[in-house]
Amino acid sequence: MDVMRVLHMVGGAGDTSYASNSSLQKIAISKARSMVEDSILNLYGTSFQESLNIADLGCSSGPNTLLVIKEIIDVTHERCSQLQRSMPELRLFLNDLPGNDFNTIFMSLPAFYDTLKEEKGLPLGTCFIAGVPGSFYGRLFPINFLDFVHSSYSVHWLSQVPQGLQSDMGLPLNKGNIYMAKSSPPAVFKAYLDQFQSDFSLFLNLRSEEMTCGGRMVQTLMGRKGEEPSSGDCCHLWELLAQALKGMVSQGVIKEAKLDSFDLPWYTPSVKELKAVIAMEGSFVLDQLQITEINWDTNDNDDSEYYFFDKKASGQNVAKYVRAVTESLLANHFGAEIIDELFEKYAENVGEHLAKEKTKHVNIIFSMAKKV
Ligand SMILES: C[S@@+](CC[C@H](N)C(=O)[O-])C[C@H]1O[C@@H](n2cnc3c(N)ncnc32)[C@H](O)[C@@H]1O
Repeated sequence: MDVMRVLHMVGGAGDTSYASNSSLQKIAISKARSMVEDSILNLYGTSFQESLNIADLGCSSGPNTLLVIKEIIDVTHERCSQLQRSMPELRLFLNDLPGNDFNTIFMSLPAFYDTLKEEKGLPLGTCFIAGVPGSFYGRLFPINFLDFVHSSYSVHWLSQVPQGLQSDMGLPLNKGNIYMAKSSPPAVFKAYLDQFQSDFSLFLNLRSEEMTCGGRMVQTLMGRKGEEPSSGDCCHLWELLAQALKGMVSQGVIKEAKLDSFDLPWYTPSVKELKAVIAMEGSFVLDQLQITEINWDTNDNDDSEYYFFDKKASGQNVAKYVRAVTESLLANHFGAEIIDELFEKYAENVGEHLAKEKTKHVNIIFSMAKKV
C-alpha cells in the first residue's frame, strides 16, 4: 500500500468526517497549550523578529486545524501587548498529505481572518496562512526558513507499512493482527521499531535543514508508558478492530488472507525510544517532555460527577473517531462496502471492553530547540 497516497482523514463536515469526530485530538491540543506558549515566548521574547515562519505538520481539516493557529496567534499577540511592541508578521503554513481536504480549510479562512480582526484588532496583512501539501518525510520548506514547527497526533503515522512483516517465503508474520499485538512474533516488533527509528530520524533531519538555529518545535504523539511494545495502553484499540475484522472473516465477508496482509503504518513509541532517536539524530536539544492521558471515551474527560457510563454510546464515540482516521486505509485494502458493518462491530467490541475497564490513550508531548 502506498500510504502517502492513500492516507487521508475523512474530509468534509459530514457525520463520519474528521471535522465532526476529532474531539480526542482537540483535547490533546489543549493539553499541549502551555508548552506551545513557552516555546513561542522563548522564541519571540528574546529575538523580536519582524516576522515568524511557522508550520503545523499534519494539520488535517476541521476545527482543530485553525485552533492551533489561533493559539499561536493569541500567545504572540498577548506577548506583544505586554511588551508594547507591534506584532511580527506571522506566516503560517498548514501542511498535510496531498489527499487532505485543503478546500474546506481554505473556505474557512475568510471567516477566520474576520475573527482575528474583530477579537484582536489584527488587520489583514498581519497573518498569512497558506497550505503546503506533501509528506513531512520529504523536504517541504526552504533551508533555514522555519522558526517554529508544531505537530499534533501526526508523526505516529509511519511513512509506510514496515518492511519485514513477511517471512523469507513471503508469508505474513502478523497473521490475524493489524498492529503489534501480544500474539505477534518478535520479528514484528523489530520491524515496527526499525521503521519508526528510520522515519522519525529522517523527520528530524529534514526539519533541522528547514529550521533556523534556535528554532523550536512542539509535538504531541500517541505513545506508551512502558517498554513492553504490545502493552494495552497503545495496542488494545487495534486489537479490538482486528477482532471485528476476524468476526467478518468467520462470516465469510472478508477473506482471511486479506486480513493477514493488512498492517497499520503506525507506531506508538515509549519515551525511551523517542529520546534515543532524538539523541542519535543529534540536531535538536530536548527541552520539556510530559506524558498525559486521555480517556478513550472523550465524553468522560472532565471528571464530571454527572458522567454516566453508557456502553453503547461510549463504544460508538470511540468507533467514530477511529473510523475518521482509518477509513481511507481500510477501504483501500478491504473495500468501501465493509466499512459500515466493520465499525458497528468495532463499536460493540469497544463498548464491551470499556464496560470492564476504563482505558486511556497515552500522549507524549515534547518541545525541542534546534541546536545552534
Ligand atoms: C489525526 S490527524 C491530526 C490532525 C490535527 N493535527 C489534529 O490534531 O487534529 C493526523 C494527520 O497527519 C497527517 N499525516 C500523516 N502522515 C503524514 C505525512 N507523512 N505528511 C504529512 N501529513 C501526514 C494525516 O493525513 C492527518 O491529517
